[in-house]
Amino acid sequence: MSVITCKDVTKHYRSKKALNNLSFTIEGEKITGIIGRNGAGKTTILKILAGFLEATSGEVKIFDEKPFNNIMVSANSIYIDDQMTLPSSLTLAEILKTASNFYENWNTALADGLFNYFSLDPSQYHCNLSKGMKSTFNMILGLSSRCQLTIFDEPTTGMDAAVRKDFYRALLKDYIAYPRTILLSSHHLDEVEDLLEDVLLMKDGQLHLHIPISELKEYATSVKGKRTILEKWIRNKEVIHRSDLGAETTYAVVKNNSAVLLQLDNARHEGLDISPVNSSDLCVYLTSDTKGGIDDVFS
Ligand SMILES: Nc1ncnc2c1ncn2[C@@H]1O[C@H](COP(=O)(O)OP(=O)(O)OP(=O)(O)O)[C@@H](O)[C@H]1O
Repeated sequence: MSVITCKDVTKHYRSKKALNNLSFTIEGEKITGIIGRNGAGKTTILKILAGFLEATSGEVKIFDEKPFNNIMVSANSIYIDDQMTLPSSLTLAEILKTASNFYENWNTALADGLFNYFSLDPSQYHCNLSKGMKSTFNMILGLSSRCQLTIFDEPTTGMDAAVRKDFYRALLKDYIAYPRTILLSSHHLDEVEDLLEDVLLMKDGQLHLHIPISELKEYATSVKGKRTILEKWIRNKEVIHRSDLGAETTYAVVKNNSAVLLQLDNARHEGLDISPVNSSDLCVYLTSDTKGGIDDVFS
């Protein structure tokens, strides 16, 4: 059984179409990165999966159930973002206690261990925490609930670099100890890519790619060199990105296929530099509306 099934999901906010016939399935226990530019529709689809929003049309199933207003889905999933509002009359210790009563797989040892490690004050109120501390506390809720479907929507907002690193490590360690379906949306693919098994790349409310991270790493090749030679070499190839570097040099990213791979040696002989493209840059190029990025504004 698929954990998540989305078929032709569309979501309108009045006249704004935030999701446009989005279809994908996620099966089994894995960590999937939900990647996309600002406004791509990541939060919208994640809130629909968590049952907080209802799709305008299309079919959404979580554990074979429609998630909207569904207590079974609520009890088995958790959605963590930086705008969570938690009861203002409860202390952090009381919130953890309440959560432990609601989530069947709640792990108190993990919650207490993380709480102490991050030096949070049990008598503090959530609304009085700093931005980074709020995200840290929310992350503790998300991990300790050990929900079958765990959704982290930009969970590291406000966290400093050391806390972000600790969070990613804690996420990976706890996932290995207790595998579940985790969705992680992030603008920092370079920071999270080692955690991910799959990447779901969104653009303009649609699915652009849904592939294993290992395939994303092999998806394209970058070529740099003398413009006249490079232009000839990239002809008839699928160019994902192209930018001029100085008067005579050009940088281009081309989609890999067997013909491209066969011609790499020939490109090197012609003096072109060939290198892999990092996943984060590639996602930016793939979801850009222009081939040259910000340079196109100035050209
Ligand atoms: N409540 C709302 N009312 C109107 N439009 C909305 C609402 N929420 C989101 N949108 C619009 O829907 C589109 C998708 O928004 P969404 O928040 O899902 O994107 P996102 O990928 O999470 O963006 P970001 O990376 O900036 O957080 C955007 O154009 C946004 O302006």
